[in-house]
Amino acid sequence: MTAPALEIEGLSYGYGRGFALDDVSFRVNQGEFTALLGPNGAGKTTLFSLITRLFEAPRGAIKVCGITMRDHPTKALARMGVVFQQPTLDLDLTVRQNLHYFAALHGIARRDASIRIGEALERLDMAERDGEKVRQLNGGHRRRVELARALLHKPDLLVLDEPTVGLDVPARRGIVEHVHELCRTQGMAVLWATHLIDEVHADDRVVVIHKGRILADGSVTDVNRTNASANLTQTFHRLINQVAA
Ligand SMILES: Nc1ncnc2c1ncn2[C@@H]1O[C@H](COP(=O)(O)OP(=O)(O)OP(=O)(O)O)[C@@H](O)[C@H]1O
Repeated sequence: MTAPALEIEGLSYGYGRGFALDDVSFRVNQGEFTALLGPNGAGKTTLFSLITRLFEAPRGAIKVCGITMRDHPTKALARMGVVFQQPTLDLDLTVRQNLHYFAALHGIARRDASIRIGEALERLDMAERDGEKVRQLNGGHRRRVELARALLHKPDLLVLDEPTVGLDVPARRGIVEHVHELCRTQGMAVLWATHLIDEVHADDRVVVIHKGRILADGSVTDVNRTNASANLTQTFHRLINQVAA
């Protein structure tokens, strides 16, 4: 049996008093788009910091494609592509230079990197912008470059922390649709953190997080049914209000 792309088991983390994450468990299956949906302060970025190993979790386990992060961090991270909430491109390098730099960090040979960069930019409709400095690009195009970069080493799992923050509606829609398509056409497993319900598609899996705890986990249809709701907006507000009450 193939291991899930991501398994989170019993993960807890605190910055001091109390828990930012409290006994969090869920999985992302291969080829599945999983939306991690939670309001501000729910714990999404903390979870991403643990998954990408910026922090180490004192309690719980993270496995990427069956590889335990604590025991084999380099191997586990190599299977993952990451788009952080804050952009991390070098503004004074061109699109292509940024991507070549990243490819070199991953040990991808220059000729192979050139091919992969060309393909990635083509897929994202960015091929004609490859010689432009990132500083000249708008927010939506910068995000596309970050997405292309996250895919260069052909990861099995793509994790994105609120990747549409600061984008206008068409740019946001473009990125949401593109990542869903990657999932559909290339079998990419995706973990997409957001507080925006309209970024979740009807056939996605959704994990609702609030105050560091998982409140719901399943297909959108199942989660709505369990909560006797007509749609995800209603489910989300019901779950959040129950905790607040
Ligand atoms: N560096 C830190 N020091 C202390 N507390 C923190 C720190 N970072 C986050 N927190 C707290 O941990 C909790 C979870 O925050 P986190 O940033 O993970 O949530 P989030 O879901 O990503 O929110 P947002 O959508 O606003 O980015 C919040 O209560 C937050 O105030």
